Amino acid sequence: FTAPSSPRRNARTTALPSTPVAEAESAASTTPCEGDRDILVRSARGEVTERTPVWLMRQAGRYMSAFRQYSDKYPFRERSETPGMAIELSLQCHRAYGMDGIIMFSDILTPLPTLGIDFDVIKGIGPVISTEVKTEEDVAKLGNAEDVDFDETLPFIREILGTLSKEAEEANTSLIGFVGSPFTLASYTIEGKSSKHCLDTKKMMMADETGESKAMSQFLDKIAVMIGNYACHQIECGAQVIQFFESWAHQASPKQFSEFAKPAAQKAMAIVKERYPDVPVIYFANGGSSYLELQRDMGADMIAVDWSVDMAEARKILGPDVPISGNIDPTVLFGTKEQIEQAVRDCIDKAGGPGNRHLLNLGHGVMQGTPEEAVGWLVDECRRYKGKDA
Ligand SMILES: Cc1c2[nH]c(c1CCC(=O)O)Cc1[nH]c(c(CCC(=O)O)c1C)Cc1[nH]c(c(CCC(=O)O)c1C)Cc1[nH]c(c(C)c1CCC(=O)O)C2
Repeated sequence: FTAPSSPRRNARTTALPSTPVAEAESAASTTPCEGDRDILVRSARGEVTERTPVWLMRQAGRYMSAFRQYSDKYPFRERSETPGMAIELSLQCHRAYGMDGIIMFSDILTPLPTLGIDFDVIKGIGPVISTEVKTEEDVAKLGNAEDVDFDETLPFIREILGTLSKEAEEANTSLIGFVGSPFTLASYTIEGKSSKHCLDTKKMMMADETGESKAMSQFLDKIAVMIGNYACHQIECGAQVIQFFESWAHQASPKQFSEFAKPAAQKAMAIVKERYPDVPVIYFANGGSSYLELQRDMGADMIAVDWSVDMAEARKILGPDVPISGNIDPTVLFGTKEQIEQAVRDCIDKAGGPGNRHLLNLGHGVMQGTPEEAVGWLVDECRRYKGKDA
């Protein structure tokens, strides 16, 4: 399988309505500013930038008809583990909207098989993990995290990121790598699938606290080492920034976050920062906005916030100098053009104004069913907005 075509430089393709007005408007508004290649990376590092950069979580996804032409036909793992297809799916949204970053089409679960944990993504159900991990014996049976050879176990990653790195350079945009945070990957594995209450995970944390079984902390340790090394591998293959997804932070109480999720994420992020101090790390805890103050000192360069906290409040809690990402409610994209543009301006203003150590994003992923043109309105308004007083 080979990717059909390489992207034109920051060009819009077919995703938007093709009325002459829309075409003229979008062509004008996405003309690339020279020097944009690293604006996202610089903002994640905490530099003040000439405008606020933008990308969207799940920007590669089923809301795009071009994406559905693949997702309707090929199973998830085939799509994400076949370089030609994964590359094409990563690039489609950038060709359509010209975000400031391309994120590789992959999944947080993709590296689990390196430890002997098997998964699949089943249409209509979601991710399903078949390897049981509940006891200390189960953890001990998993692979050794210290010496995973990612080129051997996940050979497609180097090819995907290597090609995307060239494509991103050509398109004058950044290349984003990502990993799941240890607590999220551990709880996904323990539960075996999406879970409302994560009861087994919670029981394991309680058993860990009493000392009855250390399976949870041993499992987190193992995943933290593998994930830290996997993030480094992505950097070696071309990723310029790494986002950590703590997607199940809403399952952890502040105490459980402090005792389990936080130290494990810190351990993984420290592996990255020790080897690649200049590569920024973004930490996103979905549902973690009620304990934002606990995230300030984790060692991440940038904190990404979910949509349930007002950006002005998040700014206040984290402080004016902490690089921040987020946090428009994904459902805003089902609103009118005016509502979407207003949400962009509000979010940027509340984060401290254009380019003020802020990377615009949604507060969670783009939802299925989102109108394709709405994503363009958001991206365009972010690039256009010069601030309240301009
Ligand atoms: C929790 C989580 C997962 N995967 C991911 C997270 C963290 C983000 C979040 O909090 O939502 C991360 C992820 N998953 C995917 C990306 C690609 C890059 C991007 O555009 O952001 C990223 C960054 C593609 C994907 N990964 C998946 C899809 C949808 C299914 C498909 O394409 O077949 C996509 C676009 C599969 C997947 N994988 C996962 C879920 C919940 C699903 C959806 C299941 C379903 O709705 O059927 C686990």
